[in-house]
Amino acid sequence: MTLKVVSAKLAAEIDKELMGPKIGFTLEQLMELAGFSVAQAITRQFDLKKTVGEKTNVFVIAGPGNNGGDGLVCARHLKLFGYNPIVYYPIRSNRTEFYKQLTKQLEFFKVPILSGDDADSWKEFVKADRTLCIVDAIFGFSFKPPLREPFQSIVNELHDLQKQIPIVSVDIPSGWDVDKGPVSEKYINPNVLVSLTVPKPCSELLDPKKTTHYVGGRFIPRDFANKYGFEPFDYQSTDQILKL
Ligand SMILES: NC(=O)C1=CN([C@@H]2O[C@H](COP(=O)(O)OP(=O)(O)OC[C@H]3O[C@@H](n4cnc5c(N)ncnc54)[C@H](O)[C@@H]3O)[C@@H](O)[C@H]2O)[C@H](O)CC1
Ligand SMILES: [K+]
Repeated sequence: MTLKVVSAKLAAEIDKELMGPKIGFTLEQLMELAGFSVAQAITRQFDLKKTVGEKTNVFVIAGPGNNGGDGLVCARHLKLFGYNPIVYYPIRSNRTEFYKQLTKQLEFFKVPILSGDDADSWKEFVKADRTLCIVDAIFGFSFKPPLREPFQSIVNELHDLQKQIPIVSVDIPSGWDVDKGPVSEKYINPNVLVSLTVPKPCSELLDPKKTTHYVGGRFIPRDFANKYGFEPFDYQSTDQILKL
């Protein structure tokens, strides 16, 4: 049987094998492609040429793990694509030097980075008239409920904000159980989901009329996908994303 989604456990195994000694990808490589594909999905969904007025701000919320790293990379590419990214990074990863490099690169690109000290003021930045969309790069396939602070408060706030501002979730809607879906009353219901490598089970609960679903992270060959039970996606030309 061909799988359309892979569980949290299988996604972690795929990641481990891609970055293991036999294949030899580095996290830096995969994250660059993942973040780039999210930025490309934003250009497809929110074309700057069609935006009304001065709406060019993209508010990127980055979590403490690799999903957050995808958000940092995405912000850098968005700047190059002509958008005005603003990053909120409440708990910075201290896993490796690489994370410090990603934030240095954002400083080089003059992308503002809000920190944990901005726990109250970040909302004012998001509510600015110029905000085009919010990127939810808080948690990905390693999220284990229940949400802990400060992320519980952030997700609650996003739940209220999503009526006015579209949300783009990276890999999974943050706060959702990867395999089972929403676990609390106030949850994110994104306008756009960019699944990385292959969608996760919770994506099947999204209403296709409400959420545009892309797959991105174009970095595996056919036989590797088949080994894990799914078909590779039919990306066109040099695209890094495919609308599902
Ligand atoms: N192969 C690919 O497709 C690639 C995917 N990438 C992205 O990486 C994430 C998975 O990254 P990982 O670091 O394993 O985990 P997360 O970012 O999901 O989160 C881990 C982080 O979160 C903390 N945490 C977990 N549960 C909670 C909770 N309930 N409350 C608060 N905090 C929590 C945990 O302690 C960690 O600090 C994947 O989804 C993709 O987005 C890579 O870019 C590489 C290629
Ligand atoms: K996410």
